[in-house]
Amino acid sequence: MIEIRNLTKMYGSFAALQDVNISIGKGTVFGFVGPNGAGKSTTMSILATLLSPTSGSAKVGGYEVTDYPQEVRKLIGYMPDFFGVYDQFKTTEYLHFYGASYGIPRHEREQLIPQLLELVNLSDKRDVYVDSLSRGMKQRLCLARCLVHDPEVLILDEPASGLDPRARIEMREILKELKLMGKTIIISSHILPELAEMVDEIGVIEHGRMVAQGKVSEIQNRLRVKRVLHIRVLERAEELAEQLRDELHVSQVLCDETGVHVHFGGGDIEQSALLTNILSSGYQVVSFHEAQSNLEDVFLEITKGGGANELA
Ligand SMILES: Nc1ncnc2c1ncn2[C@@H]1O[C@H](COP(=O)(O)OP(=O)(O)OP(=O)(O)O)[C@@H](O)[C@H]1O
Repeated sequence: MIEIRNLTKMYGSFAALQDVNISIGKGTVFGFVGPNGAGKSTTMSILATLLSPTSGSAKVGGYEVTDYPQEVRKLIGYMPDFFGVYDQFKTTEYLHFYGASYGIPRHEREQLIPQLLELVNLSDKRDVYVDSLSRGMKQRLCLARCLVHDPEVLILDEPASGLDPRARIEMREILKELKLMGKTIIISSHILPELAEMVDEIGVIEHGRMVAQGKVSEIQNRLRVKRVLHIRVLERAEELAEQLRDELHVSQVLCDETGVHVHFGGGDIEQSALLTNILSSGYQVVSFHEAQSNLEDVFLEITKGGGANELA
């Protein structure tokens, strides 16, 4: 549904994007992550037909964005990372305005708008001025606006930015519903652990270049070279920690009141052998498990900084 090939965007000699390749299948929720200034908004603005690339190709639904902007605009709902000021509008009027811009007849809008407000949990705010809404409510209204023409693809630039934890959870629930509706979604965020729960794939961008891309589980597995094992024993935890320091593949051992934490460089076979050794040494093991690395760990592992965008 989204196909980006060798996309480059230059600002003078500064490359905001360098040879970016991304492929997103229909119905996929793609988390687009990267530090500030990495190039997420630039990529999304190009997909939304608002910015021209310097070179390369970006297609939505098979349409090249630069050649068929009108076709692309019908297919996409774009939520920018800023919210315009519409202080003269009430929420319902605001959605009528956007619906009318898409050519949706009034009688259809009359039916559609209450449904949209319901979806984004703003039914009770239908008659209030947009200006009086909280930030979280404005973000949700902005999302409703993206949906007026029932687009197949949603391009959401940091939809949860600046929201408090509760508002973020609400936003995440709405996005889950949109995923169930079969929308193809590209969503950028800094709030990585929250993305992990709802995205199928992630792409990590840094200094205008893609540094990792794939299914969340694949990327996590790829980076699991340094797995952390948590071991809890009935007694003699300190002694176990001491013994483990001499084991093969063990790089670091910490012992605290929750148990023994082992940084382990081996694979599944070595991990199984380690457990056998512990048991045969007479320790009464209560639990032995591998800590799941979350998306935050993955992100920090991949984006270790460095590398400038300046081209000669
Ligand atoms: N109009 C412009 N002129 C010059 N440089 C620009 C322009 N727009 C963006 N840039 C630069 O391009 C780079 C990518 O910016 P972009 O907004 O795409 O990053 P981002 O990943 O969305 O960051 P953030 O998470 O902070 O929103 C940044 O270094 C930015 O300063």
